[in-house]
Amino acid sequence: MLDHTTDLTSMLSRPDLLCQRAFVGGQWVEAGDGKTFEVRNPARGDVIARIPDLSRAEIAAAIDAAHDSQKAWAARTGKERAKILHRWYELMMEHQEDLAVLMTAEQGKPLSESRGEVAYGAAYVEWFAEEAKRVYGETIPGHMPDKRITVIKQPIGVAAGITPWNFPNAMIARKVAPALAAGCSFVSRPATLTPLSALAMAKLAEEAGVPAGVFSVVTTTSSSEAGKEFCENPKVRKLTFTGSTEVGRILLKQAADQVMKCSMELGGNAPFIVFDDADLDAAVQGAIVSKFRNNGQTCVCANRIYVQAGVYDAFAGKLAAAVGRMKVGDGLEDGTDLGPLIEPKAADKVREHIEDAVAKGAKVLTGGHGHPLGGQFFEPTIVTGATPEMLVAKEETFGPFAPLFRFEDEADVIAQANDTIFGLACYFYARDLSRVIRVQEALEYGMVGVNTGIISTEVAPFGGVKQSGLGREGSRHGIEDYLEMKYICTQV
Ligand SMILES: NC(=O)C1=CN([C@@H]2O[C@H](COP(=O)(O)OP(=O)(O)OC[C@H]3O[C@@H](n4cnc5c(N)ncnc54)[C@H](OP(=O)(O)O)[C@@H]3O)[C@@H](O)[C@H]2O)C=CC1
Ligand SMILES: O=C(O)[C@H](O)CS(=O)(=O)O
Repeated sequence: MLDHTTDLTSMLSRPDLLCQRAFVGGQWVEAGDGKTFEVRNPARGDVIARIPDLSRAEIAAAIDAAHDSQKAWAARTGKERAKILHRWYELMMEHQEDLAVLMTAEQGKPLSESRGEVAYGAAYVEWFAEEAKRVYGETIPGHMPDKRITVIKQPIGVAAGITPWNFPNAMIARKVAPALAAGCSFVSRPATLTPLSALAMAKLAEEAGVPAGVFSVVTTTSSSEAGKEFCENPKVRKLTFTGSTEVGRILLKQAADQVMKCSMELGGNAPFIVFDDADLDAAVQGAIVSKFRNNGQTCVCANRIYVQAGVYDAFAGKLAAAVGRMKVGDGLEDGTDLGPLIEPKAADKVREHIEDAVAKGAKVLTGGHGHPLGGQFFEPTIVTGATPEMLVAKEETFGPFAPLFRFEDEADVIAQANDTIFGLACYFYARDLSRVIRVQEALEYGMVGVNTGIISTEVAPFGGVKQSGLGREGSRHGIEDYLEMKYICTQV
C-alpha cells in the first residue's frame, strides 16, 4: 500500500517521471503564486503528489509559447517530425512500467490495465509518426485551359486539448500525436484528478526532442478557466475534448464565438445485445470486458445489456458466475480485476442507479452494495428485470453495474437500443449472417462491435454520432482534424 510520495517514487525505476511541476514552453514551472493542488491515490486516499495550480494568465503563456514555436515545427519535414514522434513512442514503451505505476496510483485501475493503456497510448504516437509522412494534397484537372488547380494541406496551428481522468495517458496521446504529426503545436490540460500521466508523457516528449513550446501541459483545478482561455484566445485555432456531453456542450458554445474547429469525444450509453443464436460463452466474455474494463468508467462500455428471451436465464447465470470470480482491490496489488472508483461521487452514482432500478422492479443477481474494503470500492453488480423506465436506461452509469433487459424480437431491441441521445459504441452477439448485416446497419452508433466486446484500437476511426461527439480520432482519418485544406487556382 502506498503511504506518501516517497513510497510512489520508490516504485519507479525513473523517479524523475513523477513530475510535480507544470511543463510550459519547455520549462518545468511552479505556479507564480505558489499554489498547488493534491493528487490522491483513490484506493487509499493518501496524497501522492502536489501539482502547480496555474492561473489563466499562466495558461495563456503556454499558448504564447505554442504559437511562437509552431511555425518552425511545421517547417520541418514530415520525416523529421516522424523521427521525433517515433522516439517518443520508443521512450513511452521503454518506461511502460513506470508510466503504468503512476497511472494506477493516480487513477486506480489495475496495473495490468494501466500497462495496456500505456501501450494503447503509445500506439497512437507510433501510428501518427507514420502518418506524419503521408499528408498528401492533390491536383485537379483545370476547369479552363489556362487554369491549374492544386489542393494542399497545412497544419491548422495551435491546438488545445482537455482530457478526462479515466484514460489519463491514451486520451492525451490520441490528440497530441496527430496534432504534432500534422505540424501543429499543442497545449494539454489534464483532469485535476490525474495529471501525473500527462506530466510524465511531457517529460519523455522533451527527451524525444519535441522542441520547447510545441507541447505544454498546464495543470490547474480551474477547468472552466482553462476552457475559456482555450476558446477565447485568438492564438488557439483548434479545440479537442474528451469527456461528458454536458461539458462538451459548454465548450462548443464557448468555441462558437471564434468559429473554432472542434473535436468532441463525449458520453455514451452503449447497448450490448445477445441474440438467441449467440455463442453464449463468447458473449459472457465480451460483456465482462466491455462492462468492467476500467471498472466500467469507460465511454464505450456496455451500459445496457439486452438478452433475447430464449437465452436470458442461461446468459444471466453464466455472467453472474464470471462476475463472481472478479477480485476487487488495490490496483497495485497482483490479481486485482476491479480497482476503486475514481471518487466518492462516482460510487454515489452507481448506488443511485442500482437503487432506482430495484425500486422500479429489478432484482439483484449479484453485488448491489459498496465493497467491504470501503471507500470508493464497489461490488460488481448485475440486476435482472431492467426496464426502459429506469435511470440506467437513459444515463451513463460509469461504474460496475450491469442491468439485464429481456427482449423478444429484433425490431424491438433495435428500437430500444437506438432510443438514446447518445451514439458512441454498441455491441451485439449473433451468428446468423443476415441478422448480423441487418443489425449492424440498423444500430445508430459510430462504432459497432460484432461478436466482440472490445473495439478500441489506433488503426480505426474512434468517435460517435448524435450527442456522443464530433470527429474521429485514430486511423488515417485522425490527422485530418489538425489540417486545413487549401485550394490553389493558378492562371497559366
Ligand atoms: N466520453 C468519455 O470518454 C468520457 C465521458 N465521461 C462522462 O462524464 C461524466 C463525468 O465525468 P467527468 O470526468 O466529471 O467528466 P467531465 O466532462 O466533467 O470532465 C472531463 C474533463 O473536462 C474538464 N471540465 C469540466 N468542466 C469543464 C468546463 N466547464 N470547461 C472546461 N473543462 C471542463 C474536467 O476537468 P476537472 O475534472 O479537472 O474539473 C476534465 O478534465 C462521467 O460520469 C461520464 O458519464 C467522463 C469521462 C470520459
Ligand atoms: O474515454 C474513453 O472511455 C475511452 O475513449 C475509451 S477507449 O478509447 O479506451 O476505449
